[in-house]
Amino acid sequence: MTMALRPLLVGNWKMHGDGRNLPIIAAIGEAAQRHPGVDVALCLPATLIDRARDACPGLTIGGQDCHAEPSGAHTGDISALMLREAGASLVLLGHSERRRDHHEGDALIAAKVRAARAAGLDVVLCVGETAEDHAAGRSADVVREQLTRSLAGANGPGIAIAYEPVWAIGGDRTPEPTEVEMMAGLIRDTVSGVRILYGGSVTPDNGAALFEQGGIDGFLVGRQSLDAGAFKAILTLMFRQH
Ligand SMILES: O=C(CO)COP(=O)(O)O
Repeated sequence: MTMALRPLLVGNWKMHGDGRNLPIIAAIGEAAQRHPGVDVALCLPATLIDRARDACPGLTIGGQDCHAEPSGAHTGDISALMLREAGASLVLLGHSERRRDHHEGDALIAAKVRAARAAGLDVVLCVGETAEDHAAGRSADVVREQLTRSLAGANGPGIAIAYEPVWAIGGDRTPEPTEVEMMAGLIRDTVSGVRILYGGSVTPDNGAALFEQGGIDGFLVGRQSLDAGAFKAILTLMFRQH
């Protein structure tokens, strides 16, 4: 039997946003308060975390990466403890843009997951196949391997898994809801007690079918999380269906 988990909506601002965007964060925080049945989080640039926390005490604030060590000679990096101290309570790890831009592999991501959990942060671990793997029918194998290697046994309510097919990020293509449902089933069979999100070109228009038929607990949203109206519309459709 599958236990119903609370829906979770996470926005990922990537390398966007500055102090002028605090009103967007505040509007999302207010919407989150009006929808108490859904957990809402925003993963912000590190420079905005403490101001966002002060402006919206009810909103979960996350970082977008952390180092595997608690401190040290690592110029330009940020530790899980630093994120926590700034006001984050969760962190995205293993995003495909980190894997691509910073050559992060599963072993490093597993070390980051351990560091984040040790610092008391919840983790949203991102997994997903490339266009090439998708075309070759290797999606399930790739995702299973990423999960096993980058989680290294971590599971339970402090972990969420975001299935983000690389080919669906930043464009306008998404998998069919049935394809998402299949991957969600695979993730559920591989890791126990975690919430499963779908990410990649989620909009208010395609969100309803993905949420209703995708077998998921929520979304990881990029571009549409920078638009308070669009993000609220996604939140509303999750609330209605819950
Ligand atoms: O990478 C993503 C979220 O982490 C998805 O980004 P988009 O929603 O902009 O496609």
